[in-house]
Amino acid sequence: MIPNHSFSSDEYPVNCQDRPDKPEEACGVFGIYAPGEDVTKLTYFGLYALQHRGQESAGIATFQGKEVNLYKGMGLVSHVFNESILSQMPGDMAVGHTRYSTTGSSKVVNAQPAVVETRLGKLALAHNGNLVNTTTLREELLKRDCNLLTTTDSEMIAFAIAEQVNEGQDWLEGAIRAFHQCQGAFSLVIGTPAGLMGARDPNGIRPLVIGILEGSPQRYVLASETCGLDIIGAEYLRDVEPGELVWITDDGLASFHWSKEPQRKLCIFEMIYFARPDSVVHDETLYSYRMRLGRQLAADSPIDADIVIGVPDSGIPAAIGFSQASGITYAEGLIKNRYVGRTFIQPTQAMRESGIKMKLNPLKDVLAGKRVIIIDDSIVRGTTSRKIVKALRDAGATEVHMRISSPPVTHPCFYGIDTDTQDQLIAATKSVEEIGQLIGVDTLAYLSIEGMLKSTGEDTNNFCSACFNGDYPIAIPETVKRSKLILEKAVPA
Ligand SMILES: O=P(O)(O)OC[C@H]1O[C@H](OP(=O)(O)OP(=O)(O)O)[C@H](O)[C@@H]1O
Ligand SMILES: NC(=O)CC[C@H](N)C(=O)O
Ligand code: SF4
Ligand SMILES: [Mg+2]
Repeated sequence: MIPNHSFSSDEYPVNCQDRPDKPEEACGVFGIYAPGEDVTKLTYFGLYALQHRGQESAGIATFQGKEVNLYKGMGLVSHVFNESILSQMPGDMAVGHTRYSTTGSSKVVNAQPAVVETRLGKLALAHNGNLVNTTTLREELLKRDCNLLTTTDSEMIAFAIAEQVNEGQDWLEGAIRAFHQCQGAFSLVIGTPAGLMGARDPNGIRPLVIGILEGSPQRYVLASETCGLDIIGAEYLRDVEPGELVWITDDGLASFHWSKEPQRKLCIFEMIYFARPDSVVHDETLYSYRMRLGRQLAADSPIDADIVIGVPDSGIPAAIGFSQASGITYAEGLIKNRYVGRTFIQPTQAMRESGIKMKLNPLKDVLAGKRVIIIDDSIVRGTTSRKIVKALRDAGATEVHMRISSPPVTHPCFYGIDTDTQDQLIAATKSVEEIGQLIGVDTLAYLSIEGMLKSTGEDTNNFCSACFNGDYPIAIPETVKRSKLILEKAVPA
């Protein structure tokens, strides 16, 4: 048997300065309750489908009664696990995680699931999101002699639950009391010897879905996105609701609405970029939603040109929608090297300068002599766009018109997406015209907030869109704000 807390390496060889110039990912969480099935392998595949949500570390905890087998390491799911490791982790239930760190550095000790001992046995917790009250929560836990081992907000949630359980609460009441101490975004999958828990914060910022595996009795799966269900052949049942806790045991699935004031504030960035296009949200794939964004963009900001191209991968659905609505031919103008990892660091300055060629190579004979409309889902720092525009011109494009299928990103995220500080966001300090000049396009237009929200077909109040308008649905303490917002930084404390 492999020991608990087996680590494959000590530290991820990438520091914060080396992080890519783009919106980074949220984490992926997965859980399965399926006695008699190979839950370990199923979790591995679930995490494989959720790899895009976090590439820093991966981990799986399996439960066999009160015994917990934990294995986690730095890197991609396929690097961390192999057949031999998985075969040494039997269980009836499992919890898995792919991480992109937001609170607590990118070290193996901070990798998840976080496993904590209680009087009722161990719990294993996987968290997607970010708490905004970590300073006070940490102080409170330390005051009560909590033996925090890591610097993550996720471990604090695990300890807060353990504390309640050790004071006499059962798993459910202990978890609910702990959730009330947490402010911020949390979609959680928690394994315990008594059953599997799934929970979302009262605003439902990050997604979490429930699936069913065929067979009798019914077996349940929890995953950040439906693509995590599809890969193992599980059927989508429904979302875990904001402020809901689901409790999965031999008796089936029980639901508890633990928050008095739940509201729907799903992260709109999940819809436009983070989640996989084949994941289903509000009864349709995000591919369809993103195509609609492109159609809306064509209606709002038309321009005459010879071809429409998308920036692979995330800009493609909107480019197809733009082409359909405008009648301008869709073409592939950039080919992506699918083997370049998202966190790949180029070793020399020259390679970094031409970085875009590592990932995207222009098709000269498609582009030469053409007036090109290029569509992307977002501009964050603007570095990617500038390189792409230069590459298109070098390839012979006579005009380059950029259309973005979301509004300008003006504010950082505090809820589990590690966007830069506000001063790094190009649209926080520059007008659309200035951005157009900086990235070197003939024209630039963004989709409006109304266009982005209206295209969801849902009540437009049902989303967090704070990175586009600064309207944060969960209050952020002043000190936390000052760490990322330039406007607040300028105001004396
Ligand atoms: O900060 P910026 O330089 O403005 O970058 C923004 C770009 O980064 C992201 O794509 P990514 O490179 O992650 O690739 P993907 O679309 O394949 O996910 C995003 O979709 C934009 O295309
Ligand atoms: N991106 C996330 O969801 C991160 C989860 C958690 N805050 C961590 O840093 O581990
Ligand atoms: S601030 Fe932006 S990225 Fe963060 S949760 Fe809200 S919409 Fe999503
Ligand atoms: Mg992209």
